[in-house]
Amino acid sequence: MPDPDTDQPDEHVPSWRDRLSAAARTLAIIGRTRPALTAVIVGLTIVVALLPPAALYVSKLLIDGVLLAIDTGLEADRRAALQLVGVEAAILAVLLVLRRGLVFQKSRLHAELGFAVSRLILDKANRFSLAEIEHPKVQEMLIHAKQFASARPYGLVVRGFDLLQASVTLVSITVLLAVSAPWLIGLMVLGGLPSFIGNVRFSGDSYRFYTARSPQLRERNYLESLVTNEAAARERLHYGLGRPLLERFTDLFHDMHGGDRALQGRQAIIGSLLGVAGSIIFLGGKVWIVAVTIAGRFSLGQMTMLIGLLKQGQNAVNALLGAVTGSYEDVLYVTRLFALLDAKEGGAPGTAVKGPLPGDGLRFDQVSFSYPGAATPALTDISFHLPPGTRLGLVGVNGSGKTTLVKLAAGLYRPDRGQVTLDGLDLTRWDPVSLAGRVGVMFQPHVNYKLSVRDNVEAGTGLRELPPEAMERALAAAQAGELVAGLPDGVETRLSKRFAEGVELSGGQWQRLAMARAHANEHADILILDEPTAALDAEAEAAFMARPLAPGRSLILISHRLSNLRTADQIILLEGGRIAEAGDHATLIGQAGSYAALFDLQADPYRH
Ligand SMILES: Nc1ncnc2c1ncn2[C@@H]1O[C@H](COP(=O)(O)OP(=O)(O)OP(=O)(O)O)[C@@H](O)[C@H]1O
Repeated sequence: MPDPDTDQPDEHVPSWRDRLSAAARTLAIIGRTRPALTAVIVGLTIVVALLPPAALYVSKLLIDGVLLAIDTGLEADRRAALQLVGVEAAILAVLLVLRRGLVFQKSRLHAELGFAVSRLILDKANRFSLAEIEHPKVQEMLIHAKQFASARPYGLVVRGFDLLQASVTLVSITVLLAVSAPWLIGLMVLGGLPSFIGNVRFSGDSYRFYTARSPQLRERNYLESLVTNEAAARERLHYGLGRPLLERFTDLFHDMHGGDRALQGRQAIIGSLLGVAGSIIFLGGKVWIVAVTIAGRFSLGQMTMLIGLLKQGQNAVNALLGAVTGSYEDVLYVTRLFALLDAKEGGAPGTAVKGPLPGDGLRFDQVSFSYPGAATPALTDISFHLPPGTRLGLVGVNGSGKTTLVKLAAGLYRPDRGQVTLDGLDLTRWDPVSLAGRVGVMFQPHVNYKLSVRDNVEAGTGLRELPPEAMERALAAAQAGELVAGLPDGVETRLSKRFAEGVELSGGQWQRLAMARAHANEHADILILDEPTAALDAEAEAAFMARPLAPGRSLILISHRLSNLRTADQIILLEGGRIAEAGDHATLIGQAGSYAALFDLQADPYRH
């Protein structure tokens, strides 16, 4: 996991080794994704690269042929010249068709590569543990990778094709030039150098600039989502947050892009000066060709071909150097993608499907846990045992560590010290799917899946389809049967107003579905409900706690309504992440400590 102490934007420019490896790995992804399509594009690129110089050569033959036909007046020469017109037209027509085909094939590759890279990113995100994915550095890497997912790796590949095309064109131009004016080859290279130097100089700047401001970029994205996102709309409208948020967004934009503008301005001025220098060099070559032709050393056909070759050569040199500098920049960004893919993930998941002490239930043994970078531990020395068939009530003020304990009990965090076991086996050694099958959790806050009711419930079994009776039982356990029966398509109803046909639910109704999700896996023998108070009204919660547990089942309930915990076999009161008091209701009342005081406070209004 990244080091929280070095949680700074990563501004260093990657080494050449990293860049070469990133380029090679991008090519490997392409090779794996669509090898045949890539081969077709490479073939088309080579042909498209050869045709323009070929057309120029034919036009040279044509001009010389026309002059010859004028000179001799022979019918054969006239026909030969006309045939050359046909050959040139055919070459240009084929070129046109192949160029179109190339664009089409490249757009297919773009879509395929974008998809392949997105899959790699999502696959990686799936493998991070909760602690890892919550880390700001991992979040930053994910945002970067998603942002560049389709554009940069594809950009790099297209630069590769451009490089190939420009090289093939240059080689054929070089062959043609070598015959009549070899020194023009050197001039071509020299003419492209000024722009190349400028591009190389600036591409590292843009990258450094971009990575240095990634925290602002994240904040800007977040502000944007606050203005557009429907979940935040109520508060935004009521408190009049729209304008101030927009102003912050604007300030941030100006902060970030003030630097951008200066950089782009510098790039534009220096870039155009270097471009003019290159053009002057090419112009010098053209002047020489014209002068030599006037002196009688070149034919008119040769002059036309050489000027054309010089022009094509200039374009090809610019394309080649542009591809080199473009790929230099693309590869800098692509290294970020591979930094994410190479980021270390928590150790290999466990494989055990049962523990050595079946029926032992859940145990916390001197467990301590700190969030990365936190000054104080969220939990310290927590020990308790939850045998099957028992209920545990967890209470404590906000921030006392209740939810953190739930996440440890579900195996989502690893303790720093001590261990959490199920049936005598450390949770880290359990196969995650088997563990999830044993522990049903209603998290706080829970997710409102903007999918169907069915998906919301079946999410509790890893989206495996539930038989209708099991679905009914899960909904009934969450008192959501009536709610779902009243929806237009029952369990198939699409939820959330985000979709035209979607139905919106109230906060409490969403919570009932989260509760049904916790009950979806009927084989789970430990049920953890983190503050289900909106899903269950006071009476329902009391009834739920009073109901006998199914054989072998146990329950952890976090509630601020202490009266409902009276029937719990044990109650733990957390204070600052430590167990301050533990025992059953009668014992804790007898101790006359914090629990008893809190209980009194809650009971008082009714007593009076
Ligand atoms: N993802 C996190 N990263 C860092 N610190 C966290 C994280 N979640 C919680 N904390 C910190 O851990 C401590 C315990 O939080 P926890 O959510 O477990 O409390 P809680 O008892 O469930 O509170 P509440 O009753 O408000 O839900 C708090 O100080 C909180 O700031």
